[in-house]
Amino acid sequence: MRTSIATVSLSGPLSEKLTAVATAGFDGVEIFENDLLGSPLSPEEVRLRCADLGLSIDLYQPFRDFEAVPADTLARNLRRAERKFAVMERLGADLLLVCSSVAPESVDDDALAAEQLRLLADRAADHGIRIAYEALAWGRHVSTYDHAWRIVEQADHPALGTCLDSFHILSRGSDPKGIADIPGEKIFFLQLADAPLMAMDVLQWSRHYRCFPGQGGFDLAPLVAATVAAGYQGPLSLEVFNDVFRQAGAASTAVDALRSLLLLEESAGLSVLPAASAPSGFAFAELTAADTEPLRGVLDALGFAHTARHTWKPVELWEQGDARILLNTGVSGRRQDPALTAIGVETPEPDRAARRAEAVLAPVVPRRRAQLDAPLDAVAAPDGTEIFFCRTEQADHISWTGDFTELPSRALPKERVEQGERGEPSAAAIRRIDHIALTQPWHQFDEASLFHRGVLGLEADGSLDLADPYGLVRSRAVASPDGGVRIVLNIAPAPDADGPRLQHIALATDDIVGAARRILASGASLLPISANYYDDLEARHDLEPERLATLAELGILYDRDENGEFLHCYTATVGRVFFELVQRTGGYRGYGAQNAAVRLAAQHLHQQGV
Ligand SMILES: O=C(O)c1ccc(O)c(O)c1
Ligand SMILES: [Mg+2]
Repeated sequence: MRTSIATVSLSGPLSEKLTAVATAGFDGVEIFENDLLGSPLSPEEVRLRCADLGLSIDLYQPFRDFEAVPADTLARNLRRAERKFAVMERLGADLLLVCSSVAPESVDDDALAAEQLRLLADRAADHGIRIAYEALAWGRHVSTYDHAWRIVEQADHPALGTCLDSFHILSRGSDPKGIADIPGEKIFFLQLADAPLMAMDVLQWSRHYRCFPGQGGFDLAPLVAATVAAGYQGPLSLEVFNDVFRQAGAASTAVDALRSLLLLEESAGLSVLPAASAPSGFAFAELTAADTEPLRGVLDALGFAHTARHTWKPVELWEQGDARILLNTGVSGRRQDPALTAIGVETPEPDRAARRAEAVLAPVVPRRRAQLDAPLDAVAAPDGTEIFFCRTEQADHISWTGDFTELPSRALPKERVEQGERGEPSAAAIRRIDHIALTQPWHQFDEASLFHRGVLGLEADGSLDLADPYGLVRSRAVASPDGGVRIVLNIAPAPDADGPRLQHIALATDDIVGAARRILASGASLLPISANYYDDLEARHDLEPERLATLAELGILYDRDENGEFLHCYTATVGRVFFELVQRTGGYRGYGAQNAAVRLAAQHLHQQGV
C-alpha cells in the first residue's frame, strides 16, 4: 500500500523533514499545520518541493474545535475553515483532518455535530476538498471511532468521511473489529501509531509517548487488516508525537519509521518480504582496539586460545568450544578503546537473511573485500554494531573461517582447556557465547528492539527496569525461540551522555565454580561482590551454607526461576568491554536481572578504583 507520514513525527524544519521523508522512500506526507506556520516556505513552495521530491500531500492537519457549537461560533469556525481551504488550494492538498472538539462550548448533540460537519463538507466540496473527521481519545463529547463514524453517517455528505487513528482507538480499549461496519470508501484516512502500555492521562500519553508500530504494546496488525478488509484505499500513514524522536535526526528516524511500516504491512498480511529465519547461534563476537594486549590477557585467563589469523586483515581468531572471539586492531577512524564492534550470527541461509535485512531497510555495511574472501553480508544495527550473517564450517556454504590461516598452536591450547588433567573433558571449559549485552544510546532503545525483531527474526521479552547507582536502567532481551541467540539491550546509564556505553559478552560453561577458580589461578581477577549481597541471597533462597560460601568466595551471583538456576560472575572491564561467565541449569530463561543492581554498583565502584 502507499505509505505516508505526518511531519510532526520528525524533528527539524519542514524542508528537512520533507527531504528525510522522500529519501527514506515514503510516498507521501501529512502536513502538520504548525510545521507550515513555522516555515519560511510559502504553501506554493512547499507544494513544489513535495512535487520535486515525488511526495504527495495526503492530508493537511489538524483543524480543531469545529463542531456542535452555538450559531455565532459556527460562523466564526466556517470563516476559519475557508481560510484553511485557501491554504490547502495553494498547497495542492485535498483532504483536511478535523479532530473532534475539545472546546468547552461544544455541546453533546450528535445531530447538531452532524449538521455542522455536513455544512463544512459542503463548503469544502466547493474547493474540491474533503473532510476526514477523527475522534480524539480525549474529545469532549466524541472520543471513540464508532461515535465519530455514526456522526459522519448521519451527516451523509460525499465530501465527509472518517479518519481512523490507531492510537485513539487502542488507547481507549475500543475493539477494532467494528471497523468492518464502516464502508471502506467512507474511511478517508488511516493514521498509525503504537505506544507503550501505560496507565496515564490519555492526552499526555498521546502527545509524548506515541511510537512507531511494533515499538510499543498495541496490536496494530488486526486493526490495519480490518481497515483494509473494509475496503480502505488510502495510504498507511504514521502519526507519532514523541519526545524522544524530537531529539533524533529526521533522516534516520524516517528510515526507522518506514521500516516499522513495512514490518506492520507484513504482519497484517498485506505484503510478503523475504522470510526471517531466527539465527541458531553466535558465529563470533568481534572486539576492536588499538591495543589488544589487555583483551588478550583476559581471553587467555578465560582459557581461550589464539587459533588463527586473518589472511590479510589485522584480525585474530580466539576460540574455545563453540565460542569465537575476533580481535581486530584495525581501528582507523574509530574509537581506540576496546569495544564490541561486530557480531556474527549463524543463519541457515545467509543470503536470504541479507535479502530480508535489505528489504526492511537495514543499512548494509560496505566492506573491503579481497578477491578470495568468503562472501559475508553485514548490516549495521541502530547502535552501529555490525551484524554478520554466517554459516560456519558447513558443507553447503563457504565459511568465513576460510579467510583465516590456522596457527600451528590451534590443536594444543584447545585441548588444554577442553580436557581435564586426566584427559576427561573439563566441565569448566567455555562452551559457547550465551548472550551479548549492548548498551544503547537512550534515544534508540525502542528502535533497537524492533530492528532485532524485524531484521533478525528474534523475539522480544518485556522491558525491565534495573537499578544502578544513578537510578533505573531500562533493559529488554531479544532472543531466538530456542535461545541460541540472545541479545540484551540496555539504555546507557551514564549521567554524562558521552560516557562509554558498556557492552559485554556472556560465555556459557557447565561448571562456573571450576571456571572461576581457573581464572583466579591464572592470576586474573573477577569482579568483587559485596558481602551484603550474600546475606540477602541467603534470606531469599535457602542455599546450603557451604554452597553460599563458595559463591561468596568467588563473587558468583545466583538466581533461579521456575525452570532452573542461573549462576554468573564477571571479569574486570577493559575499555568498554567485559565478560560474564554463566551457568544455566534446567532451562532457566532469564539473565539474572535480579542481580543487575549489585553488579552495576560493583562495576561502578571498581571503575572508580574503590
Ligand atoms: O494531539 C493532537 O492534538 C492531535 C492532532 C491531530 C491528530 O490526528 C491526533 O491524532 C492528535
Ligand atoms: Mg491522529
